[in-house]
Amino acid sequence: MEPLIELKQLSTLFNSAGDYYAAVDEVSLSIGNNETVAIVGESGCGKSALALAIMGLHDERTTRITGEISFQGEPLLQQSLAQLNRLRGDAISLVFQDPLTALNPLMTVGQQIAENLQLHTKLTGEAIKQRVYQLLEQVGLPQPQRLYQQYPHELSGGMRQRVVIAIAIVNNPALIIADEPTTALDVTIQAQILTLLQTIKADYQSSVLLITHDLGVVAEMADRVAVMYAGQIVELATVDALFKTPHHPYTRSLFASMPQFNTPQSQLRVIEGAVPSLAAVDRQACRFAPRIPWLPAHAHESNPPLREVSPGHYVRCTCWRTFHFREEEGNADVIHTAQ
Ligand SMILES: Nc1ncnc2c1ncn2[C@@H]1O[C@H](COP(=O)(O)OP(=O)(O)OP(=O)(O)O)[C@@H](O)[C@H]1O
Repeated sequence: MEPLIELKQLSTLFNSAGDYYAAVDEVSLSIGNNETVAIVGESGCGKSALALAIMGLHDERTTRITGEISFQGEPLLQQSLAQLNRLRGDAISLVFQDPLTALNPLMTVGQQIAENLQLHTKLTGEAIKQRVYQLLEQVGLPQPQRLYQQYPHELSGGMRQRVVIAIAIVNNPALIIADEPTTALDVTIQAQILTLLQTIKADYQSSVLLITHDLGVVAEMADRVAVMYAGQIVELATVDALFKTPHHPYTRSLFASMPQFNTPQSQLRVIEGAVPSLAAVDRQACRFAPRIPWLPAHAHESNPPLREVSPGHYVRCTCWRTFHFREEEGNADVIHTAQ
């Protein structure tokens, strides 16, 4: 079946001191109908730059997008601004991390949802108001008539994110891009918003591109996961395969650095170093190599491709085959080797 959206060799290049560098580097990824694909990775690895490229929201004066995006069979990158504006907030909608910046502080909640309904539906007058009430109820907000008149600053963070979701679903979006939708919220509210996103996805049969650095959120929500590092996908798999047999050293390090109830703090492993500056990265080398210096150089490939190592499970670079944590050095039993 044709995917809902397909990215082919998509790059986002930012201008730095007169030169362009790829913050997203030839990413290929598809999302099927009614599928949730998560993109995980540390801060600065290019997750948001990827989402903004899909939405056509980068500043053309400083950013170049190359590659292809096909959405419902239509090329997205060739669309005019008017066509893109029709798609945004309609067939594709975006839920950002911080609802306070996503909402207009000078307009009431009702006005903001109504504005999107005017833009993207044929509803008018009282029908718009009724639909706003319906949407507010659908996202779990009580007393919609009262809420219609309220301003964003009068609501809690969780309520504001529900309003953002109500705006995102005005016209049955085929794709919802949720960029760290719960990061700004406290833990109990996070769980409620994730449940709401699951319900919305089921009700509207939407697909979701979920951007997060939280593997707990991935486990809860995703069907497939793309792990991004320094602008590239380093591992792509179903959520089950990724959680059962993570391969790439970066993915394994992410898991090992995740606090769990039953793991004493002393057993947590930090990922040493930091995501390299994307302007200065060695594009021919394995980009994770500098963070696992105890692996010999020959463990890595040059120009490592993303290779299918079992059906639907893709990994970049050969280093995953001999990777072991530094603490496991010399202990052959715990070294992770390929089947
Ligand atoms: N408008 C811009 N101009 C220049 N560089 C940018 C711009 N936006 C992002 N970058 C750079 O691109 C790289 C990727 O940033 P991006 O925001 O996509 O990362 P991210 O993985 O989403 O991180 P976070 O989780 O912190 O949002 C970073 O090095 C960032 O500094």
